[in-house]
Parts: sequence; C-alpha cells; structure tokens
Amino acid sequence: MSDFLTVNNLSKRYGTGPMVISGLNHQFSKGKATGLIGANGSGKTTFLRLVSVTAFPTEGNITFKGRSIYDAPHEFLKHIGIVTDATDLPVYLSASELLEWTLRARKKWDDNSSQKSIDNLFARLKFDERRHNLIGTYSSGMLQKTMLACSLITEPEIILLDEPFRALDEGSKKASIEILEEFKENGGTILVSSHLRRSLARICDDYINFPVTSG
Ligand SMILES: Nc1ncnc2c1ncn2[C@@H]1O[C@H](COP(=O)(O)OP(=O)(O)OP(=O)(O)O)[C@@H](O)[C@H]1O
Repeated sequence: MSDFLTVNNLSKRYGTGPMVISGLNHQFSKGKATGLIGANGSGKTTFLRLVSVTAFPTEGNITFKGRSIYDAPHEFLKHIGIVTDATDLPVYLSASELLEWTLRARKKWDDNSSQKSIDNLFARLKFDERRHNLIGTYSSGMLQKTMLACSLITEPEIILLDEPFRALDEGSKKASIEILEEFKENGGTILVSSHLRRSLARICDDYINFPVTSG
C-alpha cells in the first residue's frame, strides 16, 4: 500500500545544533519490517521520536494513511506500539498490571479473554512468575520484555522498536523474533533500530541507513 506510513523530506535539528536527519524520504508498507541502521549518535532514536510524536520535525512531514501524524497525534498513536530505550515504567505496578492498564486505557479490555492473552504473551516471551512482582525490582531484560509485551498486547498496526533485543538473553531474543515475525505475517508493520545490522537480518525486509553527520 503506497499511502500507509510515508516520510516526506524529513529533517531534524535540536535547537541551533547540526542537522541530525536531513531530507529523509521513505515509504513503510503493511506487513514489512524496516531496520534503522547506524552508529551511535546517527539519529535512529531521533527518527523514532519523530514517528512517535515525542519530537517534531524541523522540516518535512510524516503521513499515516494520507494525513499528517502531527495534526492528530492521539488518533495516530492509537495504532502504534512502542518500545523505547527509556526505562521509566511505573515502578509500583507489576508487568501484568501494566498490560491490563494499557488494555483498559485503550478500551480493549475483555473480562473473558484479556487476562489469558496477557498470560500467553508473557509465556511466549519467557517471562516467568516475576511478571507479578513490582516493575521497580526488574532487571533490564525484564524491563525490555515488559515494554515489548506492552507494545504488542493492543494489537497495533505499527510497532516502533528502539534496540529491542539489547538486554535479552539468546532464548528470549529468539522468542521475541518469532513473535515479531508472526506480527508481520498478520499484516503488522515494524520499524526497528539497531547499530548492528546482523541482529535484524532475520526479520527485516529493508533498511534505512543513518549516516553520522558532523554538522
Ligand atoms: N534532546 C536532545 N537535544 C540535543 N541533542 C540531541 C538530543 N537528543 C539527541 N541529540 C543528538 O542528536 C544526535 C542523534 O542522537 P540519537 O539519540 O537520535 O542517535 P542514535 O542513532 O539513536 O544513537 P544511539 O545508537 O547511541 O542510541 C546525537 O548527536 C545526539 O547528541
């Protein structure tokens, strides 16, 4: 689909600093995964912030189904799941409670089936009984699994993943990739960043390379 998620001549600088992203054009398609590849500081996280409407372009635009995502951010964000590089999850909830809260906030909670869906997703991600402990006690891998589960549980159209495998052990990484492949097979779109191209080889259909700019 040509008019799904489109990046038009996108540029971003912070304040009066150098351009971090310059004139980027790209079309993302349904059911495809795109790797965002580049060295540290090349602008991958900045690009994901622009797509998640937590930063705004200096020039250019991003459209979703023909409409600027900056015109109606909440409408757009209903369709999005996000795994960021931040770890500021609510420390006094458990992962299980956070997913319940997320489904209720999106008005997708179902008394009959939602708890089972949450338990199944955590089991597939190899997240054991500690998912019922408070998030404040979690390791970095457990935080990453919590965010991944949170991004998937609402069945979004697009997921944005910033280095989603960084803290995962091999078994959990393999399990996560299988879940992401299934998400794609069901028509989901994935934007995933990494500084290591080979870590994305199994799921990505194409790539955007982010060069480091010196100003
Ligand atoms: N809030 C900000 N204010 C000013 N400059 C910023 C801000 N956030 C990022 N930058 C700068 O923008 C550039 C790109 O940073 P960004 O975090 O997008 O890169 P990245 O490719 O995600 O890096 P990494 O792989 O290390 O996470 C860097 O030079 C960084 O210092």
